[in-house]
Amino acid sequence: MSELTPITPNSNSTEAINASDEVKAVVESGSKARQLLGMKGAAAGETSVWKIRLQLMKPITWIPLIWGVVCGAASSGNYTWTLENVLKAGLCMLLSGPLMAGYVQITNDYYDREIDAINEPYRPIPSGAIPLPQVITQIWVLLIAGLLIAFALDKWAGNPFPTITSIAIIGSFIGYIYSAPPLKLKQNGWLGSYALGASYITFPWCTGHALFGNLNLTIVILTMFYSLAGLGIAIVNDFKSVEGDRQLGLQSLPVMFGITNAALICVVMIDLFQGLIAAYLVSIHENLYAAILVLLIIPQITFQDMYFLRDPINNDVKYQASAQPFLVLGMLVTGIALGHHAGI
Ligand SMILES: C/C(=C\COP(=O)(O)OP(=O)(O)O)CCC[C@H](C)CCC[C@H](C)CCCC(C)C
Repeated sequence: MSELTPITPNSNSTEAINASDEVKAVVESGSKARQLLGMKGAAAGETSVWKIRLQLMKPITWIPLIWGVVCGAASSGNYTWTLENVLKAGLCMLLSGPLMAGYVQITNDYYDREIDAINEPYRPIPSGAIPLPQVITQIWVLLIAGLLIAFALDKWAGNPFPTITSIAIIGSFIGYIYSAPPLKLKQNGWLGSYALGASYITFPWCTGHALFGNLNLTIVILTMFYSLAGLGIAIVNDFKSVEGDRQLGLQSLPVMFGITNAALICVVMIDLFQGLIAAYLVSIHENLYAAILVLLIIPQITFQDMYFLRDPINNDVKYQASAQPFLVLGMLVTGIALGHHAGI
């Protein structure tokens, strides 16, 4: 075709239609994936009950809990790459992710069904895609399976006290009161965010530690302290729903302090408490690990400045996706450093 050959409108519009079909297909497959992972912006209208059940368990939220188990295994100082240890760790990840996180997520959707009917009516429960009795059955199945596996892990680890079972009982109780009335911790900004941050760091970390070593008070306190950085992360999620929360009277931190102040509180919590953990590592002479942790905080501060502080409402997801990997790597670095002092 010469340069002067006119391009017919027909070929142009056919290309345009094909392109728009392709874009549509990509968007649809993206929102299908979001649906299965239990993310916001998911496609509606799933008919397979098993996919709906999976969607209710929000697989995307399992990742931090599974990672927490890895950090705990590292901090025990006893993890070695044997087949038995891999199987133990795998079972523990099944416990913390699909079973326990799945249980708290579906319980949350069950108790939020009226709010969701207003804000996200396409979700499985408010849309009627799954009947309530089936939801309740799934909650019980996940909870009971979780507690049984926790007990089995205690036996497998030879724990004289059922530490893992106790963590599973406390975790499932906190997960319940986070969503269920009358306490509904999520209604209070500080309590709800700390429960979320602590649950996602302390519980799985202590579980992984108790599976391979002796869980001691130092690890419990340190992970609870680390969870204050997790509290900051939990606040990041509250910006997108600030208008709805304000109208419904939910006291999230952005509602209580305003967008700008809450964003500042959030980043200070994230950076300060990781920094204090680095200081603790220096105090136990883990200087190299402390330095790595500090190096991992720097990109987080950069992303806070580039994205989050400039527009916390629209950049929350972009910030989480860019900064979170550095925070979670820092947790593993800390776990490995603590593992050198397994007897503390
Ligand atoms: C339900 C949770 C978050 C969702 O909150 P929200 O309603 O604000 O979000 P949506 O807009 O998506 O509806 C998580 C709550 C976590 C909870 C406080 C406790 C978790 C406990 C652990 C799963 C326990 C793990 C124990 C184990 C490792 C033995």
